[in-house]
Amino acid sequence: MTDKIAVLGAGSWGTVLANLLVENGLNVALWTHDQKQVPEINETHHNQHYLPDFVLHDDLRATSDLAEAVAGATVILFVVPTNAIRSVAEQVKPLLQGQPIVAHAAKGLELGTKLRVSEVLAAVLPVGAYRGPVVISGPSHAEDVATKDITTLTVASSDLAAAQAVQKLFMNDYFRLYTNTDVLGVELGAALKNVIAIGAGALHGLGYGDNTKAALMTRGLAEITRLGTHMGANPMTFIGLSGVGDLIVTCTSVHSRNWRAGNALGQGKKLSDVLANMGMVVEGVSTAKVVHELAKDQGCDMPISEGIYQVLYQGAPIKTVITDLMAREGKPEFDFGLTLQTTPKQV
Ligand SMILES: NC(=O)C1=CN([C@@H]2O[C@H](COP(=O)(O)OP(=O)(O)OC[C@H]3O[C@@H](n4cnc5c(N)ncnc54)[C@H](O)[C@@H]3O)[C@@H](O)[C@H]2O)C=CC1
Ligand SMILES: O=C(CO)COP(=O)(O)O
Repeated sequence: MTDKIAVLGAGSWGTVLANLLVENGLNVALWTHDQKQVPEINETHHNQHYLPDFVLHDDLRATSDLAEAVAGATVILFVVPTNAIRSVAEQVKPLLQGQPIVAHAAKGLELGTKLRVSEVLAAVLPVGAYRGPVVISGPSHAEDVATKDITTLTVASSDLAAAQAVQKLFMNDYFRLYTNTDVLGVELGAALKNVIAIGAGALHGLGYGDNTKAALMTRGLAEITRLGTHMGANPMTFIGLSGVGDLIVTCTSVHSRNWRAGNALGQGKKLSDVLANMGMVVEGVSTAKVVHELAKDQGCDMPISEGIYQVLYQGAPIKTVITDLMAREGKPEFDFGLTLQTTPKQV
């Protein structure tokens, strides 16, 4: 019998992932809390707000009935914004049957609790009622997956067999996933890169050149790795797809909502206007607040993320933040135990 996959969230990413699973021959139920989307997806095969002009597979079925979506599902994949995960998980909790794999593809940290998404799911869903959680992450804009651009991702879980089962469902000739067991590193890389991408967009909006953008990405990765390793993640994860891979795509792609928000701020627009006009989630904005608190709790220096927090929440001018960053005292490049200990060969 074909696996049934419930994809919860019919925004740009949930819709494209659900569509890909249908193309892979699976039985998929795409759940949306917005009833208007159901006839649009089922009858016109479009999701015009989130994926303008993309024609969906004829067999993709949406429903606004959560019980119907998860009934008999062997995998339940959460693809709603981070700060909606808890409320959707609360609704799923009484519906869990038959120990499905629970997976998510969200990239953020929960406001208030500072929890990662897998931690929120584990806090809400009863132990033993599901397998996982499994995390899907990596450089993957929905718009590019929709056009079958070759895409590689990380699928992470402490339950490797669950990660491998999810890997198998998604793999095809343009979509390739690699397993990882470092859930902490994968989720931190995914969430923290969104904050840096706002900075990358802001530099572009202000007219900075390629050297500056490379500096931001590289030093951004350094501070993501600093916090991640401090919290116990594997440093190698940050040079993988969910680390540097996703940082590159989010800091350079016009599809990135985080980059676009930063670009608009760099051009002098107001944050409230930018968010109102986006019509989709910009995860880096709330994550910047969580990172500000987390860095303080952990006693970890995150100067770029902190500067972006100051711009978003304290009204700091971007140029002043950049001037302050450049005026910091000189430092060694690596301060988090990654320096190669080998002695250079004498020639
Ligand atoms: N769009 C992309 O290319 C990618 C997005 N992601 C991540 O996937 C997650 C979802 O992103 P998108 O699909 O892009 O967001 P989106 O903004 O396009 O869509 C979000 C969807 O969640 C629904 N939603 C919002 N609040 C809800 C609630 N309280 N209850 C139920 N449904 C709710 C919305 O109605 C919408 O259908 C985010 O964490 C994002 O970082 C990850 C990889 C790629
Ligand atoms: O995570 C993403 C691509 O890998 C999506 O980034 P945005 O949320 O900035 O669009």
